[in-house]
Amino acid sequence: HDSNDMQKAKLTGEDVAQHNSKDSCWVIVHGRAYDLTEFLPEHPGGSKIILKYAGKDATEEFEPIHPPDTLDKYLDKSKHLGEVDMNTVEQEEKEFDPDEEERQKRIETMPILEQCYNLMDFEAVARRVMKKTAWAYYSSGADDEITMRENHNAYHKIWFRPRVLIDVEHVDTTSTMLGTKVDMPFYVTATALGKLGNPEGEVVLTRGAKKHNVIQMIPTLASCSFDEIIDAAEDGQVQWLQLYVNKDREVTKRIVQHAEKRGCKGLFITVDAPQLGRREKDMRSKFSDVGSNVQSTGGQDVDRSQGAARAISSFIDPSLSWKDIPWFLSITKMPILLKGVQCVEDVIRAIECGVHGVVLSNHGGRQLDFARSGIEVLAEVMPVLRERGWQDRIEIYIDGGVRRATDIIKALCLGATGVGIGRPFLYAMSAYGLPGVDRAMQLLKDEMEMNMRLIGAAKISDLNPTLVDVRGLSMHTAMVPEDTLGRNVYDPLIGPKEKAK
Ligand SMILES: Cc1cc2c(cc1C)[n+](S(=O)(=O)[O-])c1c(=O)[nH]c(=O)nc-1n2C[C@H](O)[C@H](O)[C@H](O)COP(=O)(O)O
Repeated sequence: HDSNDMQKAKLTGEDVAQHNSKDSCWVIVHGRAYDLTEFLPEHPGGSKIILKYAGKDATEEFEPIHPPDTLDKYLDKSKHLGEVDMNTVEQEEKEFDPDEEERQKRIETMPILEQCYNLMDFEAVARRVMKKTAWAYYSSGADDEITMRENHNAYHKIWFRPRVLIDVEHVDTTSTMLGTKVDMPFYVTATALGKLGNPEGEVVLTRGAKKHNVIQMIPTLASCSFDEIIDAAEDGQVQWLQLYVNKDREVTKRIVQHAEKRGCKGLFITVDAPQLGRREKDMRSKFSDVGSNVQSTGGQDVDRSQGAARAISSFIDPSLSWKDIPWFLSITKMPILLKGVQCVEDVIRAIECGVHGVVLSNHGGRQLDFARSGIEVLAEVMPVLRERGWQDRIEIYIDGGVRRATDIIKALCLGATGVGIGRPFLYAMSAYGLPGVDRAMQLLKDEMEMNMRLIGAAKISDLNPTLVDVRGLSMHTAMVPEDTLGRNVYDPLIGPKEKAK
């Protein structure tokens, strides 16, 4: 921030508090005041959430959702009003929150890290110790969360055909993804709002990925700024960029070319989210304040019940289509992959238009409910590509519901180059910070080595379709939350007289 600030007398809390309405709306973030009056109708999260903090300090609310450079990047300098003497700012009386009290007790009694023996253990702990809004955002899937459950359930329909008497004294789990040699064939996939779960945000995942030579896919909607996440990586550490395409292609071009300049080694264009899915747990949580304009047009008051997802996604371009792919190929030398492809026809289309790979994914079940799991689509795709001799034309990744090394092995047996893992690392980071992420990755490594040994594979290239039986894969049992449709409409125990009361 420029030095003339220092000369300018600091604003007081009283100065800011006078601007507490939509006619004049000043807000404090990180000890500096900003005039957001004109910005109110443009805020993707809607005007209500800003007005809630008009004249006050909004730092705590601002922090998990916005990268630190947001105001520098998107708010005209004339609206930067300078430093505030925070000693003069009345801190809001925190209303007593019994849930928060309970949560603190659960944190004091949570299991020690060594009691987590698999990736699902982190989910169990995170559910108990995370803030409600953070748990709601990370754990939610779309609609009835059928697809979110199917993502992991699908792996239970694939069984192994292990081979014996193979020399597996030395097991090598290393592999190559987009030209990068990795210790394990999985990457940390892009998941938004890392600071909801951990105050440091995505850089915790960066440090964990470095330790295990695992690739991190940087989300467009990270809480940390893109440059913070790049700077948190050490020399030689490989990162990819996940891109939500902005309606303003100039913004998109700038993001892509900056990422390439900073050394990103892959561009993953998310294609399954022209609009973010309806995640009801997220919508029910506190974020209902935060609603956003994406549901309504032209700055009308936001639809308050849309949760964090809506609040951060109004910039995404729903008109993105195959005709845009040549433009992307023209603005970067990075390999380009499409993330969120869900049928073999689109894989063939992707190959024909020259992209370098796809991620077969349904966004962790957060988009279209009843979309098939990545592993099921993989089982549909690979035989068709093999028939055409195209199985090596592009790299094929899958994600969704990967919780065990056996899930990774099944995907590689069917022909995937690697898999993306999302929630487990978010939960590990939220519950235990970097040690949690480190342990989660180590657990996967240990499982991988053991399971490859038991299936009779000494190295990744030994994994092949004959080692799995996928006959049950396309049978779907939709596990819905307890079916209460008929529960309250007619209750035979209460006769008409009761009703009449
Ligand atoms: C769990 C989670 C996933 C998100 C995610 C946020 C969370 C909390 N977000 S979202 O806010 O828009 O939905 C993104 C995102 O920014 N961009 C994206 O391409 N995928 C996003 N995904 C999907 C993610 O990249 C994987 O497809 C998904 O997480 C894989 O499933 P598992 O979580 O079961 O591993």
